[in-house]
This record gives sequence, structure tokens and C-alpha cells, in this order.
Amino acid sequence: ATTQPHIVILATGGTIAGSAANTTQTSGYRSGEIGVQTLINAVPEIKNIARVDGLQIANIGSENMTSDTILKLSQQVNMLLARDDVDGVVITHGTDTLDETAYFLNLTVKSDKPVVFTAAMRPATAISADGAMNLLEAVIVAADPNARGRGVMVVLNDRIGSARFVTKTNTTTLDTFKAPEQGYLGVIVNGKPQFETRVEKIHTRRSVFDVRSLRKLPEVVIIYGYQDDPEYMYDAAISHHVDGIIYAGTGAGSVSVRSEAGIGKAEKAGIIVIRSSRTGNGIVPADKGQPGLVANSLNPAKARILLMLALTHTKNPELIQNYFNAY
Ligand SMILES: NC(=O)C[C@H](N)C(=O)O
Repeated sequence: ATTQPHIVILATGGTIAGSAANTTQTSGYRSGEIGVQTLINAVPEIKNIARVDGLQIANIGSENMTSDTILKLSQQVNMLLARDDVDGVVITHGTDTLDETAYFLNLTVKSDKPVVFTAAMRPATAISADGAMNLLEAVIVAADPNARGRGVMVVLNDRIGSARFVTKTNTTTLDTFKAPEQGYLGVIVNGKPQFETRVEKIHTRRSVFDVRSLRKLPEVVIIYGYQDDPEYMYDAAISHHVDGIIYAGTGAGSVSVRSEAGIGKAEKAGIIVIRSSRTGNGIVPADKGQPGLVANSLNPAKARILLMLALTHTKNPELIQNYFNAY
């Protein structure tokens, strides 16, 4: 069995490690209760696929994930994948902010070896809990040589999604991770991954972003656009000396007169502002006369991740826009 691939499972918490008072409870339970070794022991089938080690990074609901923790996670994954005796990693994570951490690693992992995020929608204590199959399928993908070089992946519900594109689209259902525009990278059928597409956007080894010795990420906040949205949200961001603002804009990133005034003030204060869309799909065009830079097809939360990384390199708006077009 020494010829089996060696996969390291890094656990951060979430519903996959959640526990509820009874078998029918699927909300209001506690996330991040069960340790990584218990998660692994619950899926003995993993032994047929790979030799696995577990590492507990955190045990939290992903609404409490922080920039400091994702930075440390990326550094840990880079160290693991640099080792000849590690073939891939699986990361268990809460679904609520999984797309943010996965996209951060998609931009900062310097390796072609597979990095696979997985999670669950039902706590481990529920009937038909999805965590065990998701963990097994994540290990299957991480152990597959054909999974190399595809960027960071998200495996849930028999699908392989790209961290660049998939996001949580439903509050409670099992098939919540989707990318309506771009679809999936592939599927897992009867324990075998079948890859169908590749991502064009730059990721992992080709990404210019290197956080291996970075101590702290810049601070970027998100301001939501809606009817009567007040200018004082921008005043608050400016007085807190944030480094960047993502505008989660209406429609194709349209800006109210009040937001326009706020964005103008923020830019005068040296803050980079990116217009994205609250619709969750489509590209925000860089129309003349509109303030700020544009997020391309990144949702507001992922645009925040890329802006934090871009700001570790430059404050030059043209260069930052180039990153948003390419990543
Ligand atoms: N399904 C989940 O994992 C939700 C949970 N609140 C989390 O993100 O940690």
C-alpha cells in the first residue's frame, strides 16, 4: 500500500464537522465540532484510495474565517505541496465562505498538485449527511494525476467545480455550489473523476501572487448598492483607512448619484474602488464616465480576495485592472 498517493486533509470546520441534537435537524446546529481524525475515521473507504494524514487548522463556522487564517492556510498548503512525499491536499471548510478561501488559494498556491475543497450542507449527525461521500470524492479527485494543473477545485455533490467560478447559490440544498455561466470542470461517477473542461483564467503556478512570506493582507471592504444607498458607508470606509472598496453594484455595476459621490471621495483619499455586481452573474463592463475599476465576472466576495492580493503588489489602477481581466 506504500504506492498509494499521499493526501493531506486540512480541516477548518463548517457543517461537515457539525453536530446537531437529532438526526432530522439541518439548521441551527453547531458548526466545527468534530475533529479531523473523526471525520477521516468515519470514511474507511478512503483507505482504498490514498494514504491520508489529518491536520486541524481551525474548527469554526466559515462565517468566522479571517484573512489571517486563509493566509496561514495558503502558506501551510505551499509547504506541504513542496514536499516530494505529498501528492495533493484536501481542505474541509464551511460552505458559507468556502468560495473566498478557495479562490485565495487558487491565486496563491505555487504547485500543479491537486488542491480540493470540500464541505457539507447537512451536519454529520443528520440522516443522509453528505459529508462522508463529499470527503471521499474530494480524496478521489486529489489522488487523481489527471486533476493536476486545473487550479483549486471544489468537490461537493458528485461535481468538480473551479474555485474561480463556483459559488454557494442556495442557502440549504445539497447542490448549492454552482457556476451558471461556466458550469463544472467535471463529475465523479461511481468513484471515478471525469474531467470535461479547463479554466482559461490564470491560477496557481502561473499566478504572480506569492504570499509565502507575507505577514498581513490589506484591508478591503464591500459596500452594497441598492435604492437610496447612503453615501456615509463610504465615509465610514475612508475614516477606517481601508485599502480598497468593492462596490457590489446594482445590475451591470450601475452607480447611484450618492454612491458616485462616495466613490469619488474614496478615490481622492487614495482608496482603490472596484465595481462588481450584486446579480451574481455576468461581466461588469468598463463603461466610460463610470467611476472605479471593474471586477470582470468575479462576485463581490471574490473581487475582494483579488483586490487584497493586487494591493500587495501595486496601487496602480491600470495594473490592478489588468489583474481583474486576467485572473
Ligand atoms: N454548510 C456549512 O458549512 C455552513 C456553515 N455555517 C459554515 O459555513 O461553516
